[in-house]
Amino acid sequence: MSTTPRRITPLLAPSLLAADFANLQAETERLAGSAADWLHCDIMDGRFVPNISFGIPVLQAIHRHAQQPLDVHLMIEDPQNYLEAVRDAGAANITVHYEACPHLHRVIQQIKKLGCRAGVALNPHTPVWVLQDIAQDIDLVCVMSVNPGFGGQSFIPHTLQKVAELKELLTDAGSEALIEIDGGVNEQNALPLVEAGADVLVAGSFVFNAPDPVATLAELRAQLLSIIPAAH
Ligand SMILES: O=C(CO)[C@@H](O)[C@H](O)COP(=O)(O)O
Repeated sequence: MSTTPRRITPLLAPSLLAADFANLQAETERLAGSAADWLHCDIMDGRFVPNISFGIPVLQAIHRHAQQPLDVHLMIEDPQNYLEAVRDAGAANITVHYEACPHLHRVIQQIKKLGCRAGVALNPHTPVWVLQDIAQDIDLVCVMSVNPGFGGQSFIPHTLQKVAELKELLTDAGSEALIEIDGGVNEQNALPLVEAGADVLVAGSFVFNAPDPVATLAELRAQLLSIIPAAH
């Protein structure tokens, strides 16, 4: 395994699924200048997952008020039909589910052609080795640490081992893909996740249910910086 130092300080991506949907402009604007690196936007179709969140017009509205890049997680069937619209609505990253894409390689190429970072999400039961033959083509892997569809669930502990396995797979494949963790992330599991290899932490209820989401993000950032070597 390579001994290359970690490339970046871990990124923080608050998930707007846990924000106040009646005040999305204010919720988005108050994160400007915060420790949030990306804004995570969950699009659900009620088919791939048993919930419906919001769609492309809402994404467009968020983009109008967002300072950070939009990290869009498509929890939908047939994502290939919506990629261009999602890009046009302001997505910087588009993540599709491995389980929703029989022609994953083609979908990844489509996302990259649109000028977006291409991500693949894995449900908790999907092993990391399914990415073996596509590791070099992807920019991001979103490891679901809860069953997708709902915020506020408990972190599945096995995810830690999965992150370490994925890190090894990506390193061995010479892939620069970022590892993103999504679901049940909080101040207790953030450090172990980063130590296992996570590059991006998505956090919904931990951030938005806190009395001061901006301060919570700053505290999380400070906690993570404590383990990043100075020469990094
Ligand atoms: O994709 C999802 C849920 O399906 C996530 O992005 C959640 O929004 C994370 O929320 P918390 O588990 O942090 O509350």
